[in-house]
Amino acid sequence: MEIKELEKVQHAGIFGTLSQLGHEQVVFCHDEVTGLKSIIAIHNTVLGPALGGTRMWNYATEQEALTDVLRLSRGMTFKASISGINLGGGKAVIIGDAKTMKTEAFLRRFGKFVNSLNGKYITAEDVNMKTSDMEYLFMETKHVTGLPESMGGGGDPSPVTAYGVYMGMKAAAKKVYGNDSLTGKRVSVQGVGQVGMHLVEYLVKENADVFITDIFEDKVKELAQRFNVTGVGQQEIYDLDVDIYAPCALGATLNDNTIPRLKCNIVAGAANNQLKEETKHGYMLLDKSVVYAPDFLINAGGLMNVYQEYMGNYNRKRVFEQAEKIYTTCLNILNLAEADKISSQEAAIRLAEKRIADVGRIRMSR
Ligand SMILES: NC(=O)c1ccc[n+]([C@@H]2O[C@H](COP(=O)([O-])OP(=O)(O)OC[C@H]3O[C@@H](n4cnc5c(N)ncnc54)[C@H](O)[C@@H]3O)[C@@H](O)[C@H]2O)c1
Repeated sequence: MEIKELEKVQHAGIFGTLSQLGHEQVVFCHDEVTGLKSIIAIHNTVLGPALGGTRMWNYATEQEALTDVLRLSRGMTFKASISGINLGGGKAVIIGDAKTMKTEAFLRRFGKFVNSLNGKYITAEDVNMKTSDMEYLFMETKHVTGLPESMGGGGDPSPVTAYGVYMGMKAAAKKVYGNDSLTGKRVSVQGVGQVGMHLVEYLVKENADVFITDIFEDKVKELAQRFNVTGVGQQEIYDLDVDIYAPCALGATLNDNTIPRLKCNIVAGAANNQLKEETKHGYMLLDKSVVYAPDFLINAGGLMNVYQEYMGNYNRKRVFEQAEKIYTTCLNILNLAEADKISSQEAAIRLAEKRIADVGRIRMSR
C-alpha cells in the first residue's frame, strides 16, 4: 500500500474516510483465543446485501488492512451495479499468515462474525481463502457463497472471470481496431494464476501471440511449453511492444512508474484495482491514447457466478451467457468515455453510480 494512501486515511480519520468513500458500516472482529483479527466493510446496500470475498493477508499494519478493505468493498459496489446485479458492495480482510493460522476454530469464529450481520454481508473466497475454507464458514453461517459444486455451490469462479475478461478485451479491440478479432494480436498476460491461465487458453485458441510472466518461474516455463506461448521476466512485461496488456496478478500495477513504459494500445485484465490512483492514472492512460477496459467491469464474471449461487438457481451455462454481455457493456462505456472526453474508469463509475441512484429512488417511492 502506498504511504500516501495510508497518510490520507490517517489524516481524514476513520469517519472522515468513510464519508469520503461513502461506506455504510465497518465491523472490527476480534477473538483472543484463535487470534482472529478481521475487518468487514459494508460499502453500499442500496441494490441488495453487500457481497464480497474475504482476503487473508499478512498486512504490515492494521491501517493497511483497513485501507485495503475500504477500497475493495467500494469496488464491489460498482462491480455489482454495472453488471446489473442486485447486490451491494462489501469485503472482509483477515490479518495474518494464511499458512499457519487457518484452523477450523479460526475459520468458524470468523463465520460466526459474518453470521452476526444477519445477511447484510455475504462472503466468498478471495486471496488466500479457498472453497474448502468456505465449508467451515458455512458451518456457522448460511451467508456464504463460493461453496463446492458437491454442496450445491457454483465451484471455482475463475473460468467465468477469465471469459468475461476475454469479452472485455475483445470489446476494446473492436473499439481500437474496428473489429474484435484477436488473431495475430500480441497480448501480454501478467500473472498466470487461476484467471490468467484460463485467459491464456482463450487467447491461444484465437491464435493470438501471447507473452506470459509470473513470480513463479517454473509455472511460466511449464505453461509456456503447454500453450506454446513466450515466457518473459517480471519487469520485462511492462516494456514489451504489444497490442494488449492484461494485468492478472495483483492491483496497482498501473502507476507513475509503469504507465510511461507501456507500449500497448489496450489494457484489459482481471486484477482488481489496477489503477494505483483511480483518477490520476485513468487519465494518464487516456493521455497516452491507451484504451483501458475498467477492471471492475470486465472481471465481474466471478461475481456473476456467486450471485447465481446466492439466488439458489445456479446454472453454469447461464453464468457464461451473462458474462458474455460484458462485451456490450464494455463497448458502451468506451464509447461513452470517448463522447464525454473522460477516462473509461470515470465513465464506468458514473454509470454504476447512476444505477444505484435510480434504483434507490424507486425503492424510496411508494
Ligand atoms: N478468481 C476470480 O474469479 C477473480 C475474480 C475477480 C477478480 N480477480 C482478480 O484477478 C487477479 C487474479 O486472480 P486469480 O484468482 O487468478 O489469483 P491467483 O492467485 O490464482 O493468481 C495470481 C497470479 O499472479 C502471480 N503474481 C503475483 N504477483 C505478481 C507479479 N508482481 N508479477 C507477476 N505475477 C505475479 C501469482 O504468482 C499468481 O500466479 C487478482 O487480482 C484477483 O483479485 C479474480
